[in-house]
Order: sequence, then structure tokens, then C-alpha cells
Amino acid sequence: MAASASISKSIYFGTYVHSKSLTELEIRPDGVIGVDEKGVIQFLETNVKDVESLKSRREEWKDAKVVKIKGEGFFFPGFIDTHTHAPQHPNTGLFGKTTLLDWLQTYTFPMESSLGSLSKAQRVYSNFVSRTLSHGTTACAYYATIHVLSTNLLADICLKRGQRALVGRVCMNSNLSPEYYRDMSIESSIADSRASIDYIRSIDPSGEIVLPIITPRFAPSCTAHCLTALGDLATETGAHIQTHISENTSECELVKKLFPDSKSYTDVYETHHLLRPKTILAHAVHLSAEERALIKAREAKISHCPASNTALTSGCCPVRTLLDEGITVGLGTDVSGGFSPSILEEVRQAIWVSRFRAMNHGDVHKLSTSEALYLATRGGAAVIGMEDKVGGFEIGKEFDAQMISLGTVAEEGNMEGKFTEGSIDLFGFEKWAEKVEKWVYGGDDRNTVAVWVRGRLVHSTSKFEG
Ligand SMILES: O=c1[nH]c(=O)c2nc[nH]c2[nH]1
Repeated sequence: MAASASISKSIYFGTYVHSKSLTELEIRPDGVIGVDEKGVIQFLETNVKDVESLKSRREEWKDAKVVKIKGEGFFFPGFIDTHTHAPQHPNTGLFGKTTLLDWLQTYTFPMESSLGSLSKAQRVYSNFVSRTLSHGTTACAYYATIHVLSTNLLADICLKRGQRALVGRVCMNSNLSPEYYRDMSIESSIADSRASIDYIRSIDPSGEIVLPIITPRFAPSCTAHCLTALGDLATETGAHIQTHISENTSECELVKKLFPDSKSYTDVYETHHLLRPKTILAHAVHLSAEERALIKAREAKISHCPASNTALTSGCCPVRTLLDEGITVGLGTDVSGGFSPSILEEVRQAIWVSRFRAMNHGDVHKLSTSEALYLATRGGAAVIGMEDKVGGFEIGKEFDAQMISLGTVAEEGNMEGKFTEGSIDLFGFEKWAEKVEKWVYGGDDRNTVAVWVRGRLVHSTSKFEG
């Protein structure tokens, strides 16, 4: 559904769940979250049995709208997708047995080049933004294509639908990119990037919902001079930067050949002034200890894309090592290397991949459910530079949230009419932590019945009674 136009002071009534820290998931039964007309959280309470007595205690909230969880469910912070490719959405699930470099040529570049058509871009981008919202993604770092107009259209759609987004026009000028899909010169690469940055800033001058992001595709797609010019553009505009790093071993070898004077893949970005606190590096599977230390020193961020890394057989990212070394990490769906637009799916995939690492490198590598949920929310918020605004429920934070509704099992076990409610079955014995675990391992978009960004309803299903 379309986002509602205005918001009213609202009280969200029901259990809420969020990460307190990397390892601690806080569950607040019978919670109340008071959100003002600007979408900012003004108060939180817990163990509230009846909202009328709360309203009588809080005089200024007596006319507030009440949004109550019906049945079994909870409020959870909106998910943050720190890396995805909107134009690749039609290819979701299509990758065969390819690996990164042949996958790009076989599937990705042909599809991306076709998004120069604005009518196709309209269809694909509207669909993708709806999809990501329906999975509870309230903020997303998007790659678009090399085309300025369709990149701008993606930003228009995000703004209209109310999804926070960083939207990047892809830069790729090297002759390793196909002739049919390439920036024709450094000048045009920079001019087109600048045009898109200016446009995105013009439609949302406050930057509350959409922001531009400078997007060199990855080192092999850009000449050294182009990377330098993009580094300069980042200095001039102060915009965020996103790119790929060290995803696949053949790609790493290619970077060595193309940039023989650089000490490492990370050093290529460092040399061209692209390694900064506002830089999001996707994948980071095969980094050396020196590279990780440089990323940490520059305060650049990492987007972990486990589904994609497995689908394209790129490798198992050593997330525990990244976290232990103090690097900021979030999750990315990386559609269509990744096969799902859902960050909940990435939570599961991050946990599975960590277990595969644990099988070879020890149990310490296992991520817990709480840790993966942290990466999906607070970790992601820090990756996109919004940790002061979103990622958890606290006074002063903006209300970016999803209402999760869980199923129940009738006494006689009858499932008639229940299949549309999702695949989680609650039998009544589950404690809150177990309900959350059942959602993480068995939930999907059928359980996400409503989604808000800054207190504005941006998605709901027929099961939501708002
Ligand atoms: O997963 C990926 N998706 C892409 O589109 C891409 N381009 C360069 N490197 C990439 N990796």
C-alpha cells in the first residue's frame, strides 16, 4: 500500500524487542513506545497492562492514536540493508554455477544496461522498493546503474514511498566493462555522478529520507584516474561512498594485475582517497590482517553479504574476526548475487556461514541469533551513518519499526485458513526469547504486517489493523 501522508502522535502498545549491544537482545513485554508527530520516540514504558491508565498518567498523550499488537507478536526495529543492487532485481535467483567475474558478464551487465529505459526502470524499481519494504527494510544502500535519469527515478521512488535510501549512480569507465555498458570517459563519469548527487539533494534537501552515494563499481571497473576523480568528488561533496572489495579470489588477482603499484586491494582505495568513515565496502571476504587494520584506521565500514558470498561461491567472510578487530559491520542482501531481498534471510545466512567457518576454524566463529540481529539493525545503522537516529528503540531516536505477527496453532491442530499467516507455529509453551528465535529461523514477509519510517506507515498487509 502507499505510505500515508501525515502522521499523528501515536502510542505503540505491545512487546518490543531490540538489540542493547552486539550480544544482548532486549525483550520488553507489554511495552509502550510514544512517538510524536515528527516520528521521534518521546517515551518508553514496559509492563503496561492497559493503555487507558497510561493515557490518564500522561495527559498530553490522551488524544494519541493507539497501535496495538493483536495476538502474538512484537515491535522490532526496521532492518537496514547496507548493500543491494536494485536493477538486478529481475535476475533474483538466477546465477547458475557462475562465479563473480563470469556472472557479471552473463547476467548482470546485460540486465543493468537495459535499465536505461525509464519505463523498465519504473517497473523494476517500484517493485523492488515495495519488496524490500514488505520485508521490513526501512533503510537501504542501493546501487542503481550508470544511467542518471533512472538512478534519479530510484531516488524519487524511495522518497515517495518513504524508505530511507542511499542511492548511487554506478561509475565504471575501464575497458574491462563491456562497450555497451560503460562510462565513455572520466569526464562523463564525474559529470553524471555529480548530476545525480545534485538531483538527489534537490528532491530531499534535508537528506532525511534519500541521500546520494558515490559508487565506483569496484576497482577493476574503474581506471586509476577515474578513482582519483571520484575521491576528489567525495571530498568536494561530502557524500557517502560505496564499492565492492575482496569478494572473490580471481577478482583479487585481477586487482593485483591492474594496480601493480598498490600494496593490496584495500590500498587501491586508500591511494585514491576512497577509504573514509563514510565508505561502505561490500563483501570483504579475503582481506589480509594489514588490510583490515587499514580499514579500521580509516573507519570505513563493511557490508557482510552472506547469501551472495555462498551463491557465487566467493567464500566465507570472517565476520567474527572483523568484529573482534573493532570494524563496523552490517548486513547486505546484495541482490542479485544474493537470492533474496530479505534482511531476515541474511540474518539466517550470516548465522549459517559463521557455522561453516566454525567447522574449520573453531566455535568462536559462530554468530548467535542476537549478534546477527544486531548486525541487521544497529550494525547496519552504523554502516550507513545513522546510528544516532535508527537501529533501536530509545528516547530521541526516530521510529523506524516493523510489527511482527506470529501464528498460533488451534487446539485441534486445524490449519485451515492459517497458511497465509506464515510458517511459524506457536504451541503456547514458548517463552519470549523462543518466540523471537522461531521468527528468526522460520519467519518471512508474511509475518511483517506493518512497517514505519519516522513514524510514517510505509507498508502494511491485510492483517494489520491500524
Ligand atoms: O556481488 C557483486 N555484485 C555486483 O554487481 C558487482 N560488481 C562488482 N562486484 C560485484 N559484486
